[in-house]
Amino acid sequence: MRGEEEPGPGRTATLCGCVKPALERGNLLTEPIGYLESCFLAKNGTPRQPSICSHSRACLKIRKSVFNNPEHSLMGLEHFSHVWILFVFHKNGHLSCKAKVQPPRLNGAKTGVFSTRSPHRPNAIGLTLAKLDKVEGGAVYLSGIDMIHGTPVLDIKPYIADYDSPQNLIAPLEDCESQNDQRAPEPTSQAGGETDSCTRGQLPACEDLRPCQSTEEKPRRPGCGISGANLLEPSDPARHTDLAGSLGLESGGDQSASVAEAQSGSRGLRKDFAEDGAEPGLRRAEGAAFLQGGSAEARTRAASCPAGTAARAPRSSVVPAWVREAPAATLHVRFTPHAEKDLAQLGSGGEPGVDQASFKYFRSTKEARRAIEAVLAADPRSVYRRKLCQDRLFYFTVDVAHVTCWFGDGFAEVLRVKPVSEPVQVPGECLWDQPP
Ligand SMILES: C[S@@+](CC[C@H](N)C(=O)[O-])C[C@H]1O[C@@H](n2cnc3c(N)ncnc32)[C@H](O)[C@@H]1O
Repeated sequence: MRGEEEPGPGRTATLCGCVKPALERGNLLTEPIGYLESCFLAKNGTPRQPSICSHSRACLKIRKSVFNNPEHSLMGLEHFSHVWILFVFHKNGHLSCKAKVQPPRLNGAKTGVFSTRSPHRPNAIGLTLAKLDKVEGGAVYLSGIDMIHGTPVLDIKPYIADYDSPQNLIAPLEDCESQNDQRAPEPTSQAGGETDSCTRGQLPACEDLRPCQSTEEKPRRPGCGISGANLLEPSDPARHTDLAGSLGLESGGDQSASVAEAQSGSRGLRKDFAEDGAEPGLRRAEGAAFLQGGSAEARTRAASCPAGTAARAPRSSVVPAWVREAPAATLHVRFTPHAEKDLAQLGSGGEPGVDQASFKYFRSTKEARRAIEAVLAADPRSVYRRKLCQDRLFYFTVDVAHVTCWFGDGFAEVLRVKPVSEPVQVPGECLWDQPP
């Protein structure tokens, strides 16, 4: 990723004389598979995590320079409901060398960069779990995103709860034994409220092979394949925001290089995909032991844990309490009559009675309104701005809407919604990108 290479045995010189960084050394010359077309044009107002705004949409076209036939690379992906997107925080300006950052939830306090989801990290790599709306030719259509327009995407991987969610892993043998010893263990999360609502005292993990109540399979939604219970419904952003809040997810654009995001990775999504050829229990047991940093011996023991001994053990992920402490309460969002009129006009493209005409990503004015509400309800302001520029105007752009608003005690009020080409200019605005 970095320009300069250190001399060393791991490099190979090509015919043209240039030096290839070696994979063995962990050096990688990345080639974006595509550049994201996103409904968010700038960092300001872009949600801090993808779960904040389910109506946020993006499209990624795989570049022909990467694959001659981009559609071949996406074959089979349509069977998944969610995907991991690996991307570059290309608007960071520079690579960060700060070992400690200040997540908004810590209100100015510092913590190690690797304990956060800060965009400001040594390799500027982002990781977002997005909903896969559709695959069309060589393009994927996503929703529930937190990346800005033009973001270079490095990779797409399917989200597979069996591998990606601790709730679906099998406990190694040691855990089985200790869980059997402790019929009523303490909650594992400091903050409590984990999605795993299984009463472990009643269902010792190693004695009961049934899945925990909280992750019980629900009928699949047609063409979706994901259990309905844990889906964040696009049609209900309020519930979405509630869920996001209860899971410790937060929203908002990151304005300051020193202000970072932190968040637990677990969203409690449940999936029941078949494993690719391997015996499911064995595969999960291996994964569990590995995740625990287990030894080869532990892995073998876990893998050979007989039926009834190594069962699907509902395991909560653990996050520090601060991750779930909201930096500010969820805000009430309201529109002035003027803003209501603006939005209706924008949706109609100026033609009375017409909806959706002007939006590129939103399907209706209602969706646009919900997206604006979701962004603002989670308070997208930086800590600095929240503390020191309380009564100043705040702007952000979503789809073709340039939104002007202000924040009061417990609320955000949308003042204007203008087409992006006509941003509202207000003199004396607070430069919240610059620290005091
Ligand atoms: C806190 S990061 C989290 C991203 C990802 N979910 C993760 O955990 O790695 C999300 C914020 O990064 C910023 N951002 C999004 N795309 C970016 C880009 N291409 N370059 C720089 N910053 C970006 C936005 O301000 C957004 O609110």
